[in-house]
Amino acid sequence: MLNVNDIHSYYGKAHILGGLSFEVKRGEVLALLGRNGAGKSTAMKSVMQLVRPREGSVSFQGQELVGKPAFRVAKTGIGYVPEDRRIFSDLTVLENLEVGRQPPRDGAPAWTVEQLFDIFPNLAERRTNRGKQLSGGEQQMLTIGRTLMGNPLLLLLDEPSEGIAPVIVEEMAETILKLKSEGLTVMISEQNLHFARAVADRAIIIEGGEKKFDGSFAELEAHPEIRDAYLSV
Ligand SMILES: Nc1ncnc2c1ncn2[C@@H]1O[C@H](COP(=O)(O)OP(=O)(O)OP(=O)(O)O)[C@@H](O)[C@H]1O
Repeated sequence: MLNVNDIHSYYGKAHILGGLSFEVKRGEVLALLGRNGAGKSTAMKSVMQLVRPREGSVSFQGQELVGKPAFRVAKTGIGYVPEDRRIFSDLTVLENLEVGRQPPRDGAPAWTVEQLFDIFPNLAERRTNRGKQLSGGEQQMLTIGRTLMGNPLLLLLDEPSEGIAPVIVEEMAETILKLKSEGLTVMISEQNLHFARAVADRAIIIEGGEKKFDGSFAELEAHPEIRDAYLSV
């Protein structure tokens, strides 16, 4: 579905991704793992063209994304939830969701607000509360809900378990599994191996902007030296 092929991305002169390649297959949850600063967020931004790879290709359903403006990438059906949760703090939960509304898309689940409230019951209870009245975990759920209102085919979640209470982390894992069961394809970036293992079908590990591992969690467990070398666990 998404093919990232040999991309090189930079911030100014700093060469961050040094020929990164990976694939996201339709219907799977893929975890992009790696330590702080490994390049996970940059890889997601390079898919969205918020950072434009200077070399290489990013193709989504056969369509080349490199060079497109980010809003056009979003229109191809990729929903992106960045690490910093940006909600509209003076708008209500319902209004925040409406901001994300896009027409239904072939092949993607078409979300209604009520269906999202089934998935995020906390938000249902707080539908008329303003964004700033929500907890960090609720804000995180709201950014995901708002992105789903765009009816994406592929959802990119940058560190969904970061900075939220342990009980909410569990809810987040259940949410991602529900989204998968609705037919969504998901890529998450994570430092939390436990969380990634609970939700993802496959893992990619990056370090220094290069891929060091691509395989199942069973394979990863069979090679603790890989985990020890590239993950902080
Ligand atoms: N806007 C920027 N300008 C310059 N360097 C940056 C910028 N953003 C990130 N970097 C650098 O790029 C490298 C990769 O960062 P990136 O955020 O992609 O890592 P990450 O794996 O997502 O880690 P984190 O968990 O910290 O987000 C790091 O060395 C970081 O310092």
